Amino acid sequence: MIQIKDLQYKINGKIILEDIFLELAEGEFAAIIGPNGAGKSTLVKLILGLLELKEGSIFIDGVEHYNWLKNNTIGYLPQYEEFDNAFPATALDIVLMGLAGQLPLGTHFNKNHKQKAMEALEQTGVAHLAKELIGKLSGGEFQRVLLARALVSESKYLILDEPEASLDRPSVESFFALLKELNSKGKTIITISHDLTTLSKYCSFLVCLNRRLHCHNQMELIDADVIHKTFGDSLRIIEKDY
Ligand SMILES: Nc1ncnc2c1ncn2[C@@H]1O[C@H](COP(=O)(O)OP(=O)(O)OP(=O)(O)O)[C@@H](O)[C@H]1O
Repeated sequence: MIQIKDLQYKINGKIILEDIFLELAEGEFAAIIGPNGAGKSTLVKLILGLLELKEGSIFIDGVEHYNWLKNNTIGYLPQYEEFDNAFPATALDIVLMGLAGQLPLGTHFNKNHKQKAMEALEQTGVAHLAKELIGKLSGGEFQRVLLARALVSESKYLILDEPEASLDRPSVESFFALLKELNSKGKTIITISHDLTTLSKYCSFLVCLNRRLHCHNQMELIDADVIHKTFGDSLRIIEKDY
């Protein structure tokens, strides 16, 4: 379980997040939505320990999150991953990077690490591309390689920041179907997304954020009014496709 209590976050005195109280149970497939600049990425970076928490608290499985993160990892797919196409790394190399934190200093990846990386590539359906250079992969294939990198550490939590950003419509559907399958096998997932149609189909829990939380509840309990409050007038159409 992830519990956030009374979290505030400021950058150079500007309030980015305020009064955040949130509880996310194990096994949820949660989505964070909100307009650009709402603080979504900031919130997940605070959970991941990538930004320093100064006000409020975050507990993971009942343990203060910095302490939890000393012994555990959270799989993370960041918003944009800029890779030089000419960089001579294979898909397998990229996935192995997800195990770098487990590698004692001065040692190399062994057979066991490579086996784990191959299993992660199998999970995301791109094991056949393991030896391909990343420059030869399509956007959708590369996104699945990055998902494999987020999965390889076998953490129980997975956080994704707009995973659909570089995918076409069929790829978004198959990517979310894959996430749903991982979720049904026990992975607790938090994804930031702007794709309300897809979220309403796959996610179980919705967090509406615009500096403050406007809602955090089971997907079916959220009504259009709350979503409009979160987005203001910038949102015109909400499609639901249960
Ligand atoms: N390093 C920084 N320095 C100054 N301001 C920042 C910094 N990082 C984020 N911000 C500001 O914090 C606010 C929240 O940013 P954040 O990236 O969390 O929003 P977001 O909801 O993820 O947006 P988007 O949907 O556009 O990705 C924005 O106003 C942004 O400009």
